Formats: sequence, structure tokens, C-alpha cells
Amino acid sequence: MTSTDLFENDDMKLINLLPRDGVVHYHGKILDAVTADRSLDKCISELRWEHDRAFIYGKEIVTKRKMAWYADAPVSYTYSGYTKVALVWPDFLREIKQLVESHSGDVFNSCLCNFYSAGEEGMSWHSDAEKDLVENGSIAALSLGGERKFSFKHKQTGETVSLTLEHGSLLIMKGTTQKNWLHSLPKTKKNVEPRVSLTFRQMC
Ligand SMILES: O=C(O)CCC(=O)C(=O)O
Ligand SMILES: [Fe+2]
Repeated sequence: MTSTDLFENDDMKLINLLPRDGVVHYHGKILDAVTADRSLDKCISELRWEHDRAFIYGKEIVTKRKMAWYADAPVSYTYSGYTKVALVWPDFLREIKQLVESHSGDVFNSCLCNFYSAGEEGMSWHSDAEKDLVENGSIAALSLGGERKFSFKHKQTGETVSLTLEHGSLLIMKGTTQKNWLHSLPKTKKNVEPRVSLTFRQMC
């Protein structure tokens, strides 16, 4: 059996979680518990975390959540008055990227990393369809740490779909998902462990 056959078989078992207008595949845990724990520790201690800043209606917003951005080249982009420059991949993150690529069959050239230290940190409804992302490209999110709910909401019909993202799991959003659906990581009052998400992306 060739590796292509393996990917096709892997893919056939996956169910599209969205009823229409996009494709979301939850691959479940792709890291064993020891590797997932070790990856979480490495992410927390070695990635260059910063609070995200933006000007919204002339007011400076600083997010509680922290982020870090990695890419193949030190590309930069400016939004809301701030210029961000991507850092080059640390070896362990490049290895995780290669594992994610082997599960998804896609190639990624950047990764936006998010660090939620507690349940009161989340991400509100949005879609990832910036002009510097490949149109209808894939976004693969590897979750590490505390389990959190993740939700999708259809932009026209308001239908919602939710799932729980487990430690060491992979979720892939593809096709027209960003055009037609919003997604969010709701805040929670539950006592949850810190969580990191590594969102691998395809930039133009
Ligand atoms: O933390 C997550 O799992 C998703 C984050 C997200 O939607 C994003 O980075 O655009
Ligand atoms: Fe997103």
C-alpha cells in the first residue's frame, strides 16, 4: 500500500461535521499522551508569546490571550496599526507541522499559535479569510492542554455545530468553511487547564 492509499483511507473514515457550505474534519488525538504533554511544555516555554494588540474604533485593545506567529520566511503584515513579523520555525514546531501535514495531505507555510492561560480567555466569532491567506485553503488546528468547546455558526442560517477539542487532537477546516461559517472558542467559567492551539495556515 502506498502512502497515498493510507491518506485516502484515513480521509474516508472522517465525517464532515458541517451540514453544508464547508468541510470540517476532526481527526481526534494524533499525539499520544506523553508526546502531547511534552509538546505543550515546549510550546509554553519556547514559543515567543505576546499579547495581541489592535486599534478598534480608535481604541487600543490588548487581548488576554497571547499569540506567536511562525512562518517559512520572516514575512510581515500590518493590521490595525501594528506590524507583525513572523519568526522562523523552531525545530520541534517544524516536526509538529510535518506530522500535521502527513494527516491532512496539505502543506502549510505558517502557524499562528494561541495561548489561553484560563477559561476566561477565548476567541470570539470570526472567520479566517484574510487576503494574505490562500482562498479556500486549509487551516489545521492542533490542540494541546485543557479541553475546550469549539463552535461553528453559519453566516446566513445561524445553524451551529460544536465539538470538544481534546489534548493532542487535530481539527481541519477546508474549502468554503471560512466564507460561509464563523467559528469561536467560547470563554468558560469551568476550571480548565491552560491550552495552546497551533493553527497551521497557507499564506499566499
Ligand atoms: O484556539 C483555537 O483552537 C482556534 C483559534 C482560531 O480560531 C484562530 O487562531 O483563528
Ligand atoms: Fe480562527
